[in-house]
Amino acid sequence: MGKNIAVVGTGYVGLVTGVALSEIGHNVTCIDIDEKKVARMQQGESPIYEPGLDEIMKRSIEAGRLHFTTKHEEGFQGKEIAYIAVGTPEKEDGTADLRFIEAVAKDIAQNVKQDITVVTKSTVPVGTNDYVLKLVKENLAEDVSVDVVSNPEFLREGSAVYDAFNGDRIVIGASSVHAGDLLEEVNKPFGLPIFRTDVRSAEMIKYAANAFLATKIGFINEVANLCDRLEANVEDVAAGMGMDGRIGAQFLRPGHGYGGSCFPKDTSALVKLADAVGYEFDLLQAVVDGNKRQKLIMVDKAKEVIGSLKGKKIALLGLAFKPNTDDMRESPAIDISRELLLSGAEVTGYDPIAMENAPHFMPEGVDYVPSAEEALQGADAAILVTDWDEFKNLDMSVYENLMAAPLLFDGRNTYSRDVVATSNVEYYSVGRKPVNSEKKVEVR
Ligand SMILES: NC(=O)c1ccc[n+]([C@@H]2O[C@H](COP(=O)([O-])OP(=O)(O)OC[C@H]3O[C@@H](n4cnc5c(N)ncnc54)[C@H](O)[C@@H]3O)[C@@H](O)[C@H]2O)c1
Ligand SMILES: O=c1ccn([C@@H]2O[C@H](COP(=O)(O)OP(=O)(O)O[C@H]3O[C@H](CO)[C@@H](O)[C@H](O)[C@H]3O)[C@@H](O)[C@H]2O)c(=O)[nH]1
Repeated sequence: MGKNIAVVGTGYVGLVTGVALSEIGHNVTCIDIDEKKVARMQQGESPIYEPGLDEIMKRSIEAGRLHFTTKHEEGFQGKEIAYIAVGTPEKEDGTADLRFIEAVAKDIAQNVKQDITVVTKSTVPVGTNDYVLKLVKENLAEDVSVDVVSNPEFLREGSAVYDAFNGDRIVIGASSVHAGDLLEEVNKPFGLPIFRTDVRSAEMIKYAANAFLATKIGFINEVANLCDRLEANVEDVAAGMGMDGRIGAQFLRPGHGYGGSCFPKDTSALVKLADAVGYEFDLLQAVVDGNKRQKLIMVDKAKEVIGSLKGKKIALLGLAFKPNTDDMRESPAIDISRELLLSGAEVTGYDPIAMENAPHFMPEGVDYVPSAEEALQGADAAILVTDWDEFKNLDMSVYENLMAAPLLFDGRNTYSRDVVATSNVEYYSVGRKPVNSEKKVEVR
């Protein structure tokens, strides 16, 4: 039997959660304070770019199992479960900002009229669910019972819908056996492995998983930087390492640093969480620092190859933090363009999907154009920031024909060196020998 569920916050996590829960038969009302977003969703239109989302969203709306509102009172009416899926952004000092979580806890307390299980999907520091339970209980308008469940989310942007139905596990850390059983029943139709634990361990699993993945990327990036200096090929190194089942082949793709709405803020938050209990998480701090450096390796390389960047026209191919998303949060494109502009370069940017979001995140002074070809036209150099398929499919002749000098810095190892070697493009990538560097294209 479908449960009556409210989901508060309709970002990447909340909307995908609400849509997925309604798809497996629950009655879901999604609540968001952003009126424009809610108006779009009521029309069956997703406010975020996520492959496959619009389709199942429309299906659930038509089946009458998915609703959207800006009004908390209406949203919580008759619901036995309230998911919290609001943002937990990074504060200036690196800790997680729990402002939105606190507001939702109070919204729940003041509006529920029946017993409620509060489920935290947002990524929150260890101890936050205890705090949420206290906040809700202190602010209750009616005499109802409250439970909390930590149910962290592991979806990746760009494949969020796929991940919701095919994730590796569902983690449930509940404050009571009853609440844990309820969440297990809610999630059963997904048919995914369920891992039950206590609330604090569930909260820690999320941070530890993200910190471990970030560390794996950080590690291969350091190895790539070494390969670069020792003339080894990091791709072969990663492949050879990954064949060891204890290491695993995934998350060993080197590049100019990880970005996105999660790894940067969650690694900082875990370092700060450790600080708060008197523990120095030096390993993770090194990953955080290394990633900041890594974001600029292609600019450093460009300076090494070109010399001064003053007055040079540099094309950025891709602006989103990774392909298949319009999310610009912590994208390497931001640091790269800031550094290029500071060095006196003219920066032209293009992204297949993130053009609307980009100017809200990028530094002032970047020129935006509607195609890769226009970005490359007359450029002295190009930096491939995001490995979108559109760029993977670009023929080398496009660089040769359009650019003032076919000089390419590929921060994502998008092209095979063998393919580039059949062209005149001078090519630098991450942890692999350059191609055509001996030809030295003439930069004006
Ligand atoms: N984005 C991801 O890939 C991802 C994956 C796993 C976990 N997470 C975690 O999930 C949480 C949400 O991330 P996101 O990327 O979906 O966030 P987001 O910023 O995209 O969306 C948050 C939404 O909450 C809404 N909101 C804020 N306060 C509200 C309130 N009081 N009532 C109703 N709505 C409110 C905002 O308007 C916004 O639409 C974060 O803690 C994040 O770390 C994110
Ligand atoms: O081998 C790799 C894999 C990823 N990345 C980069 O790492 C970042 C994050 O990539 P990815 O993990 O695919 O994207 P997210 O959508 O940020 O997802 C991560 O963060 C989410 C939010 O917490 C978690 O739910 C997911 O499990 C976790 O993968 C991106 O900049 C990628 O370019 C690499 O540089 N090399």
